[in-house]
Amino acid sequence: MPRYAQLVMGPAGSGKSTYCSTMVQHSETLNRSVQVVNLDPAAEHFDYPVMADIRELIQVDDVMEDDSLRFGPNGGLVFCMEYFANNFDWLEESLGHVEDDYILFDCPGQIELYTHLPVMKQLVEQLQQWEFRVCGVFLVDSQFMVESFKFISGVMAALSAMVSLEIPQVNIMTKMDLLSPKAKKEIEKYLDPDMYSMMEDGSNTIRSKKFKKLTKAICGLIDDYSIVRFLPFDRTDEEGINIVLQHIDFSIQYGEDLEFKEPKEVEEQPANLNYDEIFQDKVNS
Ligand SMILES: Nc1nc2c(ncn2[C@@H]2O[C@H](COP(=O)(O)OP(=O)(O)OP(=O)(O)O)[C@@H](O)[C@H]2O)c(=O)[nH]1
Ligand SMILES: [Mg+2]
Repeated sequence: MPRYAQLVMGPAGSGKSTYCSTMVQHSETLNRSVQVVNLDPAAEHFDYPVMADIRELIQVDDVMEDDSLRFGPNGGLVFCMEYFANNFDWLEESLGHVEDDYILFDCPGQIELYTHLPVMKQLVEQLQQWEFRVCGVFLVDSQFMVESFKFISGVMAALSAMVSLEIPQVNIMTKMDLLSPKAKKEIEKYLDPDMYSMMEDGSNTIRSKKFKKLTKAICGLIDDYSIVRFLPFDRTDEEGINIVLQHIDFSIQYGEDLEFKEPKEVEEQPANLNYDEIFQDKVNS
């Protein structure tokens, strides 16, 4: 039986931990069991019950206080994650093995983890060996996405995670509830963006001709291949949360192996049915 995982990633403060606790609560209402693993060795608080916590293995504070290492907060975090990658047996033991597990991994916010460091990729490969189907969930704060040039950097961050991890990825704009009605309207165009026209919008903010050309080329690439799309996430909107969950479930084929429901029997129709006539009858009646 496969197991299922969401790797919840995104820049610092983008709402990863909040997303995890919202998903746990939402899943409870659906009668689904979803567990969370905290993978942030610097985490101070989160309000979901954890099934495993990386801080039991290693903590950033301890690394920073170590006289022989002398790391700052970011170097310390990278050290912790590398240590974690060398000790995956800790994770294996903490996860146990329950059929049909569905686990959210709340990751740290350092962006370098998703751009060039190998640890997330190693984690994905390890999870896949343990029969997990893994979906990347990349969160970006909608507050920072209301201008074209910021949107492009958000897209690039999401894209770099997609390219380095090589797993299905769902990109999400968080904190939609904080947007004013005007900003909400404005952001709609970013949810299904026409990157070319966006480039025209942003022409005032990018002054250098050379960079305009580069940005245009990037926008064209993203648009032509439809590679990055965002779903809105408003933690107060159950319907919206459900749509996000459905996208993720679909990408890892969650539910495919669950019980199969017989389709309702349809009354047999005469073979030479004239649909135009039936339609016309309906319209007339
Ligand atoms: N209103 C609102 N606030 C949110 C939402 N998501 C997150 N926040 C707030 O944003 C702040 C950061 O949220 P976190 O969930 O801790 O973000 P994070 O990505 O886990 O942060 P790091 O782990 O530090 O990278 C907190 O104050 C949250 O309450 C949201 O959907 N709506
Ligand atoms: Mg967090």
